[in-house]
Amino acid sequence: MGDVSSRKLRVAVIGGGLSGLSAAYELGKNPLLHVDLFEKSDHLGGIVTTTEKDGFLFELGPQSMNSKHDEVEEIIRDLGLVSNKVFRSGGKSVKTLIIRDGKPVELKLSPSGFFSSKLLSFRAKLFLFLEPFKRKSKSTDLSIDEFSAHRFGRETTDYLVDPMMSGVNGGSLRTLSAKYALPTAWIAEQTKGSVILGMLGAKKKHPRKYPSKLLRETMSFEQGLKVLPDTLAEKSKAFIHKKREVKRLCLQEDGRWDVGHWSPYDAVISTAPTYSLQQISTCRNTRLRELLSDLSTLSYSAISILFLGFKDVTSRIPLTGFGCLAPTRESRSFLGMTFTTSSFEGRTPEGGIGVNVFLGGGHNPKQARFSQDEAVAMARHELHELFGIEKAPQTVAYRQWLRAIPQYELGYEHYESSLNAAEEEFPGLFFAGNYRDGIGVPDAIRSGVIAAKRVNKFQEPAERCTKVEIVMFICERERPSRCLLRSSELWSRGTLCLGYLGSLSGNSSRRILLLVVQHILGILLATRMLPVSLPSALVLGVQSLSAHEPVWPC
Ligand SMILES: C=Cc1c2[nH]c(c1C)Cc1[nH]c(c(CCC(=O)O)c1C)Cc1[nH]c(c(C)c1CCC(=O)O)Cc1[nH]c(c(C)c1C=C)C2
Repeated sequence: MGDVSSRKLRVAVIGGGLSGLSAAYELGKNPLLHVDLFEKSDHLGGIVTTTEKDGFLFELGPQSMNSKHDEVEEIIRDLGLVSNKVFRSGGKSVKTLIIRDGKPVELKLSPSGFFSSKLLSFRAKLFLFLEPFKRKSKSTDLSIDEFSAHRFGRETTDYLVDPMMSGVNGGSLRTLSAKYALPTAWIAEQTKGSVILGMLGAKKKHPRKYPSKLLRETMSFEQGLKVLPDTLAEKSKAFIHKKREVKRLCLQEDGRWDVGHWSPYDAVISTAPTYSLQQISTCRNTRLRELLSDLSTLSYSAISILFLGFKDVTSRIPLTGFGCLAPTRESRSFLGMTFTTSSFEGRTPEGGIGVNVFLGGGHNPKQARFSQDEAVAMARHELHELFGIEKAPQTVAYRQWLRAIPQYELGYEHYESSLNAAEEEFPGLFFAGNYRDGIGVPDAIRSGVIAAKRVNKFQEPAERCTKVEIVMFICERERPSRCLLRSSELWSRGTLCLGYLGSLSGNSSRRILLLVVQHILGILLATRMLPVSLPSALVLGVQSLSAHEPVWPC
């Protein structure tokens, strides 16, 4: 490998969805890096599919987003998109219809609206008052079905939790993990002994992250969500290569990565969906093969989206509010519907109405395989039965996503461990995407930005290493293995490094004492790892201590 200090470090980003584009955009800001993004298709933005037809503007993928993460706000500001933002029409109303006994029943997400709603019986509401007195679960994980039935009762689980989860990840409550798919509720129960009390407390602290607030602040851009991937690509300093599939991920002896395009890379961020990792060759690296194959078994829900545009429509009840959800118990042939009347203004021709119908999900994956004609016939039947709509739609569009949303099911912990193991055992390899830390649009963006920041940090020591020649770095106590890997990797790059284990905590005298111990420890370690004699290592250690030499967290 050549002299790292004389050339830009090379980073490859695999996948041109929102995570990949956000990662590449963030990395592009670092002038010390050369960044290439590889997207196998001709389309950027992953499942973001804003469509314009007959005067309607609609989404056949994610419908909207919110600013629950600071990284998302920052990127929107950075891209100059603040004035382009649009918020859900319908003001503060977050009315949602849920089907019960064959009829749409209104649910309001405000506490008073919720208790006056006819969706749940008096008994079910009373059961909710008892939730704070329910014993805390001792299990390390539970299905949402078990967790919710225990805490809230069967009726609330079937008519509130089930449809709400369908409207977020389209999964089955029996297999989804409470710990990973409903982390806020799980943490509230584990820490406060009650989901309701814990969430009320947390809501005060972080009001931006709570469902009623999020729904109220649901946003998009004037020309739809596609503005985001388009602007990320346009303003990115990374080189974006469409129609270039990465078919290999091979770690070379010099610690760099061959991805099958141009010369090797110092770091790689994979944002490809996990199921596609099975097809990537690792060039006889059996451990990496094992980890990628393992990740590729993560399941995804199948969801199709049908758009029906009506020039004018007569409905039994006004099609206002967020939309309508179908609980599994009701055995309908769709998961949910959203209405353009209360999505974003200016997306429907005067007097018209657009309905997005979601099909499939954990309980009914076969519905996602309906042909367009089957889907239209089914949707017209449902619209007639539920809302009395007889007219035929003038505009129809349909998109199937047979692997739409990753499912954080029971056993997800195993995937989390595989992701961490791959990153720890293979320095320079990073993963980002909606299969990690959340499934929504804002989660995907944040995941990409975080991976980019980690790459920036990862590159730093290598850069300085060549200049200082002898590098000492102290690692956080929790990640000693990573520290050792880092030092051996730097050594393989031709740089003399001493690895240290230790902590930076404590007051200054304790810290100095700790540093002395760490130096002795480090010297012992280093002499075993590197061909440095004990006396010279000792001298280096003492020099480093007196100069308060670089302290680089891993
Ligand atoms: C009926 C099917 C679906 C609808 N939307 C989705 C499905 C599967 C997908 C989806 N919805 C939301 C997210 C983002 C989650 C995130 O963490 O950002 C995803 C991937 C948002 C959402 N949708 C509803 C709720 C309560 C939320 C959570 C609030 C938020 O995070 O913004 C309700 C809802 N979704 C759909 C309908 C018809 C509906 C209610 C009427 C469609």
